[in-house]
Amino acid sequence: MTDGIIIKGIGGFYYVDIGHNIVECRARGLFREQNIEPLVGDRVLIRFNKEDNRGYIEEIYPRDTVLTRPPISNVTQLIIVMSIANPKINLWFLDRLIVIGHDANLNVIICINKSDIDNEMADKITYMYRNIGYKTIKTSTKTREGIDKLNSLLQNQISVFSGPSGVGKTSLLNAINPALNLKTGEISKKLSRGKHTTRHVELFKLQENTFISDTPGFSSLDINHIDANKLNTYFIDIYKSSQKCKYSDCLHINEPDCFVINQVKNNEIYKSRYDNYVSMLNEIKNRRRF
Ligand SMILES: Nc1nc2c(ncn2[C@@H]2O[C@H](COP(=O)(O)OP(=O)(O)OP(=O)(O)O)[C@@H](O)[C@H]2O)c(=O)[nH]1
Ligand SMILES: [Zn+2]
Repeated sequence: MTDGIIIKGIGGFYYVDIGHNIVECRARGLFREQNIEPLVGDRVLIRFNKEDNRGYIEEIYPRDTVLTRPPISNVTQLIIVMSIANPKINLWFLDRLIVIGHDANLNVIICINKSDIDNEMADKITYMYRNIGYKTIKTSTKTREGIDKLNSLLQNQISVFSGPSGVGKTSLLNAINPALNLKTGEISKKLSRGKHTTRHVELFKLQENTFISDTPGFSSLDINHIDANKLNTYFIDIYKSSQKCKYSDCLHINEPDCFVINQVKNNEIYKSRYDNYVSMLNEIKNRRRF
């Protein structure tokens, strides 16, 4: 019996990384009876035959996190990638992914890519999000600025990259590990669910205990399941100030003595952050009416 981690699953076969090699496994019938489907990312106990490197999954250890799109468990970290230009930075998209990352219980890291195009602008955004409280790095796959730093932030984590199309997610993965040799434009294609394409996700091992998903996460940008009081806590800058609002259930719209609104007026909270908060809150409230 050996412990391992499922890095790929295709047609009822699960490929389990046990450190020095990868074992092709089937799940024990027991799982099917219990309606449990092994997921990529699962830590498992396997029994296998050394001769042919095949075996069975005997046990699935408790999952820390579960993502549904792509279906993958035990992800620890979300790397949100935005580019400074082509496509130009989209703070609405960024703030939304931050919220989704917090809601999925992931450590959030922000990567501002294509710094080679406009370094000053990249500095500005990096400063802004560091100031809010996020680990933010400036990268370029052309000059390799920040690539080693990004690589070091991936150590001992299972990371998923996310961000708009064309910001350089694939290029960054390749810059970190050229052996991956992913074709640019390839990872987004994996998410398009054509009739004939079987969508599957795979974990790439960078080092022992260090994996990255080959498929970007959260392409739907869905916040439907988040409630209004939670949203408040996912904007860490707003949440910090909300401790000083008069009402503990203040949503910072038009309540009296709202410290958050005060901080926005004093430029202590970025206007774009507040605006994106309000727009997401309205979306959530409107949903409630139906
Ligand atoms: N100037 C510049 N261009 C970059 C950089 N990183 C990537 N690119 C270019 O941006 C384009 C898109 O890069 P991809 O890596 O395919 O972007 P992606 O985020 O994976 O895109 P999707 O697969 O559509 O989600 C390519 O033409 C890259 O060469 C960078 O740091 N600087
Ligand atoms: Zn308030």
